Amino acid sequence: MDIQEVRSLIKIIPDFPQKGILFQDIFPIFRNPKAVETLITHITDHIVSNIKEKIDVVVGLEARGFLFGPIVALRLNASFAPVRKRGKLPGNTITAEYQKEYGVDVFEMQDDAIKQNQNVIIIDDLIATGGTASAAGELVKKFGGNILEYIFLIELVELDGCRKLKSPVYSIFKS
Ligand SMILES: O=P(O)(O)OC[C@H]1O[C@H](OP(=O)(O)OP(=O)(O)O)[C@H](O)[C@@H]1O
Ligand SMILES: Nc1ncnc2[nH]cnc12
Repeated sequence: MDIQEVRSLIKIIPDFPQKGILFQDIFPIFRNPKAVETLITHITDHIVSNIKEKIDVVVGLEARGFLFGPIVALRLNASFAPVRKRGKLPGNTITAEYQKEYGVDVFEMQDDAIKQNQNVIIIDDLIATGGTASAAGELVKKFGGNILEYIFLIELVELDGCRKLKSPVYSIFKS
């Protein structure tokens, strides 16, 4: 399977979770192991050929960033750190509030998830307005992490969310 066939599995659901939103459903990809293999290999090949530094930590954003972040981390021999919605992580956490395409939310990370000067990539399924990714970036920077790249499966180009991000972005599919 090639990466364009993976794209063809993404389903557009109108008016979810709110009227006016064209929701991009990536779960059909996960019904097909060959599609997951193609996607993960595409991401890791991109990283290995474009980023020269060793990646120390892959940060995945709740919830759909958890689907590929840990697999990519494993292939890179890096650690995985979750960014979660408020109240889900035990122990000491740091917090950032943000606005996204359809609402407001609060993100948290555990305060021992990233060490000063570690090389980090941030992974999520989709960038829309960029509020989510930008809040995750703020948290990583509070720890002194060095964000080498943001990686998204889908970028909603019209919403221009990448303008909020201060590190390079790689989006596999632009929509
Ligand atoms: O660029 P933005 O406008 O900020 O939106 C993008 C975010 O919205 C979705 O997550 P959602 O908050 O719906 O959470 P979920 O993955 O837990 O369903 C998506 O997975 C991104 O994380
Ligand atoms: N249109 C969309 N589809 C899927 N996830 C989203 N998160 C924000 N906007 C989205």
